[in-house]
Amino acid sequence: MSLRITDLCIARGGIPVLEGLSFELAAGQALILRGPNGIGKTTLLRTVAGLQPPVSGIVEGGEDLIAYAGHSDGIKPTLTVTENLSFWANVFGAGSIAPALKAFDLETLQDRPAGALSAGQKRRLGLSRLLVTGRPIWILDEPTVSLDVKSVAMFADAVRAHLGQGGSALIATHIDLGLDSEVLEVGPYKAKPPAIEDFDGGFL
Ligand SMILES: Nc1ncnc2c1ncn2[C@@H]1O[C@H](COP(=O)(O)OP(=O)(O)OP(=O)(O)O)[C@@H](O)[C@H]1O
Repeated sequence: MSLRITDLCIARGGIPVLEGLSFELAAGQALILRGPNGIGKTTLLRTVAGLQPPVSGIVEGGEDLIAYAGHSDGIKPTLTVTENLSFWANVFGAGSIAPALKAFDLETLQDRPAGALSAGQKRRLGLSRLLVTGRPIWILDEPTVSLDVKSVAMFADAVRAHLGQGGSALIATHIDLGLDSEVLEVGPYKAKPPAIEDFDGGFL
């Protein structure tokens, strides 16, 4: 199981943001994406996860294997923590939610409606969902937003365990997670501005 990206060009709002990207993500490997705000990390992750098409290039190996955690937690506020996780466990055909509750220290909060959690607790719930997907490739966009130091360590442990079981992770983050991972700086892949004669075409 490996994800292969070849000569990828990606766009947001019809304007190319990154181009010429090629990399591979193998089983057991974490790859950290770095680059300044607005360079295109979210756009890259969305494209690799199949949420938007590339302008050109190839994304191979991710079909039905990817679990994506973006900026929005996507939790259901009127359902309890347990009900949220059980819902997703049913969607993905997973078994017990107990390991996910334990890994993200949610056991004492399990009967609380998710809408009544703090921002960091909501984020922990959103991330715990990764464990009930059973999917091997995690694509994570700024996963540590709102997390305190202890929760960041908890998250890093969950990623380490996932890698140890042969999973992989592609993570956009500005912080050091302490993982044994490679780093891909995306800045050098910034797309050249469209030629002036193509400018109007970008809006059509
Ligand atoms: N819906 C949109 N329509 C048009 N342009 C957009 C849209 N969303 C984002 N952009 C632009 O696309 C570019 C890439 O944005 P993206 O969110 O991928 O960057 P990023 O590297 O993830 O940034 P950050 O580190 O701030 O999260 C930015 O210049 C941004 O302003």
